[in-house]
Parts: sequence; C-alpha cells; structure tokens
Amino acid sequence: MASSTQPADVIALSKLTCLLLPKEHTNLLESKSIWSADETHEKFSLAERILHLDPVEVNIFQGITLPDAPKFGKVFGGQFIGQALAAASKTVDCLKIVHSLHAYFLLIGDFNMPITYQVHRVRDGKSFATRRVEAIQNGNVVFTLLASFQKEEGGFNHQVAEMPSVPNPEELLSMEELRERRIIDPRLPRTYRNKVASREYVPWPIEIRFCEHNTSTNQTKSPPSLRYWFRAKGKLSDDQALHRCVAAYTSDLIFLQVSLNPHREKGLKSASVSLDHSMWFHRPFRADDWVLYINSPSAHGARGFVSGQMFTRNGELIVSLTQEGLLRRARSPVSAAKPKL
Ligand SMILES: CCCCCCCCCCCC(=O)SCCNC(=O)CCNC(=O)[C@H](O)C(C)(C)COP(=O)(O)OP(=O)(O)OC[C@H]1O[C@@H](n2cnc3c(N)ncnc32)[C@H](O)[C@@H]1OP(=O)(O)O
Repeated sequence: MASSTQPADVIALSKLTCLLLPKEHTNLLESKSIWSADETHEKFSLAERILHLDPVEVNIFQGITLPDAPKFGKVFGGQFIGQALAAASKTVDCLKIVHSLHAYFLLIGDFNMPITYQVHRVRDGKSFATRRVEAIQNGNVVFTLLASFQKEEGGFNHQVAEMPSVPNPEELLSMEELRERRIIDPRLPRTYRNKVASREYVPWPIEIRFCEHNTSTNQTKSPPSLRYWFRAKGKLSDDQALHRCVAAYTSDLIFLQVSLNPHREKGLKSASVSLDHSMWFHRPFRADDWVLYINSPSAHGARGFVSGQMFTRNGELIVSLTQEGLLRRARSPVSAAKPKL
C-alpha cells in the first residue's frame, strides 16, 4: 500500500484506525437494500418478477399481480407476504436482514388491481430494525405485516430439529409429471381423473417435489402432514433478502390445505383462506436450491392451524413457521370468495 498510489475515500476514522476504500469499490457503500434496485426484466425468474415493486414515494411501493402469477381466484396470500416483505426490506439498511415476520390477511385481494404497500419505519436500532407494512387496495387495508430485521451477529449455535430422511429431489416426480400420471392412474376414481384433466393448469413459479408417493385425492382422507422439496424455477439474484422473500411467498402455497386431509370425503367442498402467518428465519439459504418443507397441522373451531419447518439439503434448519386459517365446509351453492373492495 505504501509503495503504490491509488485514489481512495476515507470512510471511517477513529483514534486507532483509518479505513480506506479504493474508488472502484465505492459501490459497496451504496445502501441498495434489495435486489435489482428498481428494475424488472424478462430474464429474471418468474418468482423474482412477481415480487418486483415500483417505488411510488418515500416508504410507498406498488406491486401488481402478473398475468402468469398463481391467483386461486384472489390475490394469493404468499404474494402479499412476499411483496410486503420486499417493500419493508427496501427501507432497511442492507446489512440488516429479516429474521421474523407476522402477518394478517384482512380482506380478499383483487388481482385486477395494483396493490399499494405503505411502509412504516417503526424503529431503527443499532442491531435491529422494525417495519410495519400495510397493503392497500381501493382505500382499504387488505393485509398487514410486521417484520424485524437484524445485523449479522455471532452467537450460540445449536439445532435440535433433525431433517427427516427423505428421497433426494432428483429421485422424485415434478408436479407436472405427477399430474400426467394422475390423469391415467386406473387406481384413482374416473371422476377425479377427469377433473384433473379438465382443470386449467397454470405452472407455478416454484418447482415442487412431494416426498411421499401419494395416491389420495381431494375426496379421500389422509394424514394431516406433508413433506416436499421446493425451489424457485430459474436462477434468483444473489441477495439474501430476495431468497427470504421467495421462501415467504412459497410458504403459503401448500400449507393450510394439509389441515383438511383427515376430513376429505366425496363431495366435500370447503371454504378456506389464510388468516395469519408467522415466520422465523434462522440461517441463510438460497431459495433457488432445494429446500425441504415439512408441516404437521391441527384443526378446531373452523380454524386450521399449521406449523412447518424448512431445511437445506445439508439438514440445516433455516425457517420455522406457523399459520392459522379459516376452514369451513362451503355453504351450498359455493360462493366464490370475492374481493370486498
Ligand atoms: C397440491 C396442489 C394444491 C394447490 C392448492 C393451492 C392453494 C393455494 C392456497 C392459497 C391460500 C390463499 O392465498 S388464501 C388468501 C389469503 N387470505 C385471504 O385473502 C383472507 C382475507 N380475509 C378475509 O377474507 C376475512 O378476514 C375473513 C373472511 C377471513 C373474515 O371476515 P369476516 O367478515 O369476519 O368473515 P365471515 O363473516 O365469517 O364470512 C365472510 C364471508 O364468507 C361467507 N361465508 C361464511 N361461511 C361460509 C361458508 N361456510 N361457505 C361459503 N361462504 C361462507 C360469509 O357469508 C361472508 O360473505 P358475505 O356475506 O360477506 O358476502
């Protein structure tokens, strides 16, 4: 250093240290809080594009429901969680990363309408930051999220939960292959097979591989638990904030429905929606590499409760989560959930 001269900025100075940063690395100082700044691009994976938000004002972002995003007749709950977490993350110092979130689904969202995310900067501490986000459509708060962020910090480390022994994802069928097999499986009722074949199939942005070979249908009872691998289709940008948003998005895809498994019967029509959702992120991970998702729920009083854990392929516990949802027999004729906006 003493013999060569390089342009540099003094970025920190104390009685004992003077930290110099070469000019070509000054981008490291920019507080770009979340992936890809404010642009979206065809080359990004669908999951990343679904979570893209446009900045509108300080602390205000806008998200939309892309035409090729999963909808389920309303704004998908996971889309609210993922987009709201993205909005919160964009207002937090990039060295702080989400470690927990708690969300409530207040009203059915309208997927034909943009969603405004208003972020409230509840607190910025030295190690932690807290954000509250309201998702607004037509003047109504339809969803609300509280999230806490923490600067990386060393500490005690242990893990009691063990990853169960399951087949590798490469040995398992994709949802597309499973669907094809179900349509021609003679062990399944013809009415069910016809229904699967005629139902419009919209590919998800997330690849799912179920660990157990399951011959049950939505008309037959099965245990209230499920294990599957998931990963985002395509490569995600290298930002831990994005990978956590994608896991949050995915966590609501197949969760509450597992509560219905022991109650399934011929002709059952159910009315179920997520009510609340909590997640704790324990360790860093990539959501475009395989993650094992296991859950084991209960049901009582028209509410289903589900809890889950996510593991990396190496058996590291990365996320713990819970959700409560409304779980009713649908009144006849089934009224499709409509936005009340
Ligand atoms: C393997 C591949 C898997 C593939 C499976 C993949 C599935 C993905 C699952 C995605 C899960 C989600 O995204 S769920 C989406 C996220 N969650 C949400 O959007 C929930 C938003 N929150 C809400 O809508 C609200 O807070 C409620 C409904 C939960 C509570 O509101 P409330 O006003 O107190 O509720 P309540 O009076 O009980 O009822 C509300 C309305 O429902 C009607 N209602 C009441 N009971 C019933 C009933 N049994 N059957 C029909 N309709 C009913 C009422 O008449 C009323 O309509 P009316 O008289 O008012 O007209």
